[in-house]
Amino acid sequence: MTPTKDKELLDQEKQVAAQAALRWVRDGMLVGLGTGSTAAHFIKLLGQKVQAGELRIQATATSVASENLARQLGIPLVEPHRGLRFDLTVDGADELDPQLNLIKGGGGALLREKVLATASAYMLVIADSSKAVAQLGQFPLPLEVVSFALPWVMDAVAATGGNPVVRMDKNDPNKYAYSDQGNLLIDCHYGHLLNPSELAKQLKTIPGLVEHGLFLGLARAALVVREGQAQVLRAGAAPQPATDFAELP
Ligand SMILES: O=C(CO)[C@H](O)[C@H](O)COP(=O)(O)O
Repeated sequence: MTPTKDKELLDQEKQVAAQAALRWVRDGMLVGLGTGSTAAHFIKLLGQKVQAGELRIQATATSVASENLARQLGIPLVEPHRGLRFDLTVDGADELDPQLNLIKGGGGALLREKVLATASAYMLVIADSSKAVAQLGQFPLPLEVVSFALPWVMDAVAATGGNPVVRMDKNDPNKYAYSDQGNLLIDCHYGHLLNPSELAKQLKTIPGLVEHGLFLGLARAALVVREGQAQVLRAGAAPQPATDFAELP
């Protein structure tokens, strides 16, 4: 299979997962909108339902890109405010393990993604088949870091075995990449993560490290596409066909 074909197939899988996720959305819900190519498919499909008058929902987005897309599609947006809680957040992932622990932040939106996932009654992950792994860590773990603190955060992360690399701008390899919050992004190459929760605790003690991309115990379910079919994964349970899945938030 050529890399282009591979990418096309994975993109089809992302669309299938996004389509299946619409079954989780109910009239009147407050929905958190994720970031990345899979989340963008979901936002477009949701926008079609809203435009057709088939769904009345309100949403908040995890990035400027997703917010702009939602606005273009006429999805009513809610600004962050005290007491705001989401019925459902639908987001992609860079890796997910059988316990539904995640690595996120490949698109640089990990901070807002974690804020919304934590403020949600139900986080649903949507992913192509390449994202499901037996153990997290092949995908470099993203961190969001305050610019001033960068050298010390690099030292501290290196001491945890993370082999940190500062992320560069996709369009200009001589410039750093910045998050929507104006922070820097670091990608850490740990290899397989034997103890993600211990690592998460260590990372949280580093001053200037705003957030890490380990999402542990946040996802309630994941829709992962295998052989063209969306399957529902729940922590430690056997996969179910998405069409048979009855539990909704
Ligand atoms: O965490 C993310 C962005 O910060 C994305 O959810 C993750 O990178 C997956 O992206 P894609 O759906 O394009 O594969």
